[in-house]
Amino acid sequence: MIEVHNVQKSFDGNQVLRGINCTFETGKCNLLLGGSGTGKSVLLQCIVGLMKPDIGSITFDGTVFTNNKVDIKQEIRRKIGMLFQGSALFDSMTVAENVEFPLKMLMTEMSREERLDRVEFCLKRVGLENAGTKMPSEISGGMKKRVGIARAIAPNCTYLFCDEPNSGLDPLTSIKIDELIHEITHEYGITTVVVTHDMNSVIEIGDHIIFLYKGQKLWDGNKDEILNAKVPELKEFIFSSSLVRAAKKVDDETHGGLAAATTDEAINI
Ligand SMILES: Nc1ncnc2c1ncn2[C@@H]1O[C@H](COP(=O)(O)OP(=O)(O)OP(=O)(O)O)[C@@H](O)[C@H]1O
Repeated sequence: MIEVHNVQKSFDGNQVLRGINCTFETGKCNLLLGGSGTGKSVLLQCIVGLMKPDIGSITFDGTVFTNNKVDIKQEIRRKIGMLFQGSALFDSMTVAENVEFPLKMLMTEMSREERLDRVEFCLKRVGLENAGTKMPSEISGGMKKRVGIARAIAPNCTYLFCDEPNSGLDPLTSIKIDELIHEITHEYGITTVVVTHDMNSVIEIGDHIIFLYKGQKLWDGNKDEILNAKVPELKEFIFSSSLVRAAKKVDDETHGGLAAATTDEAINI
């Protein structure tokens, strides 16, 4: 579990995070939801240590991260996997080399053979067993996200952070990437934090949702509770969002047709 205590952050007098208190639960897809500029990315960066909060603290499974000793922070960082917006693959490396990279950096005790086995396992897990020799420029946006996920989980991460995993993807590919993140979270019991403003992701994978508005947490709950939430800002956010996937879900449950039609296409994403 990751615990965020009273995190505050300002830039030149502009208070972006106004005392955030929240928890990200183990074995769940925790969504940081909110409109543009509400502070989701800043909070994510504070949690993973890319940015320092002005006030407040972050705790990973009981160990305080903020202002702790360098070696303790490094130990926590080793357990963090990141899927960056835009995937952030190394263009000069093959897909397999990209996935091997964090193993070389973080798991120096591994032999080359063990590394290659792990790369093969991770690529297979994300459905890219035949793509290892390809260059990033040769694969689609959805495949890049899959490589990014394989790279994030390669060192056996305990915490997985995904910054807008659906950005730049079409709706069907977005569904498949969401499903993959959800499956991996539950399969390995990791603590996943997904930054999103996509209500479709909420309906699909929102085990635990934290709604941010103007740097404050206004609501948290799960995907079954969110549609009945009484917070006006959240209601406005929901109803101004596209509910394509909610409609799909209703269609699946009532007719069973649309899901069947899309599943076969997934393999090419
Ligand atoms: N390094 C920085 N320096 C100054 N201001 C910043 C910095 N990073 C973020 N901000 C400001 O903080 C506010 C929140 O930004 P943030 O990126 O966290 O929003 P967000 O909720 O992730 O939005 P989006 O969904 O559009 O990415 C914005 O007003 C942004 O301009």
